Amino acid sequence: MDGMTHRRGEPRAYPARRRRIPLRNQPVGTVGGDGPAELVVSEVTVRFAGLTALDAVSFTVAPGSVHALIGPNGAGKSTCFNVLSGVYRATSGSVRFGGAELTSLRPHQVAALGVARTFQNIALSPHLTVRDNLMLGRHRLTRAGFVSAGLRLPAARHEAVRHGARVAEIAEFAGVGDALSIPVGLLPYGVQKRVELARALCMEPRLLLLDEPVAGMNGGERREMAGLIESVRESLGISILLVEHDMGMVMRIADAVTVLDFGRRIADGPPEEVQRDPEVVRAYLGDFGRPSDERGEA
Ligand SMILES: Nc1ncnc2c1ncn2[C@@H]1O[C@H](COP(=O)(O)OP(=O)(O)OP(=O)(O)O)[C@@H](O)[C@H]1O
Repeated sequence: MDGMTHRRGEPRAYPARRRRIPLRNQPVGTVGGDGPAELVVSEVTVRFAGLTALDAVSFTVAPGSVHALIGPNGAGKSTCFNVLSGVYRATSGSVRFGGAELTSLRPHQVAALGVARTFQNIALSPHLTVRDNLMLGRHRLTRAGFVSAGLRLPAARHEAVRHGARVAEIAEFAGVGDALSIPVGLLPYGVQKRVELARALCMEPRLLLLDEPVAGMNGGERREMAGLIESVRESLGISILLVEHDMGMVMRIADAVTVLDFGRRIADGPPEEVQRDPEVVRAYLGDFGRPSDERGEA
């Protein structure tokens, strides 16, 4: 939990100024081929010793859509994310993304195919500036070798300038353009979370995996983040799979929702259908009808 300070309810030290600038997709290098691709999860099972954390789970994330993976505590959401990002091996089943099978790949290989992930707890370097954290996100797209970069050869310098310009563009898009020179640890929690999303965008991904992007945020910060996620889909056409407990946000921004309970998929479809599904209502004991603060979601 590097540099994570939850300052719920405190006034902002940093203004939430966001310009919805249109971002051109992938102008300086790219990873994992062209444009968004379908993510197809088929019959994925994960067993830990005697426990079945995922039981033949299937769902498809359509290209350019926001897809939510929800379910009560212990339902298997994090396990699923860990399989998709190469951290866990599935016991059986398949995950295909743009023609590639992900289940046998390691995390850096999955990332190289254009799958970027953010974490529940902020995983930024708090002492580095926003700019430096974002430049680290572009590492995979950097062509200049270690030696030419170290010797500051013209090609390496030119490349660094181009990446710096793209970083500034993405920071502006994410509403953190004014904070480029500020060490991340000094920024309010909600802004740090947007820096984290910006860093994932710096990889020029085709699919973003967002793990509880608004957890621990106040109402204003949640709205900011929801707006940013919608902008990512609209401006960049990047597919987004998110795990989230804030049902209000999920129902507002998701195009499709997959619901897990005890490792099984119990519903899958458009949000308005899923929230009426009797098995989903039973799993959540009617949580959909209650305001988020009663569910302990700030
Ligand atoms: N590495 C592991 N070893 C053993 N059991 C695990 C491991 N990871 C997860 N589990 C178990 O698998 C089940 C699913 O856990 P998981 O963390 O995927 O659920 P979740 O839906 O993400 O829950 P939460 O919303 O609380 O984060 C739980 O019973 C959990 O204890």
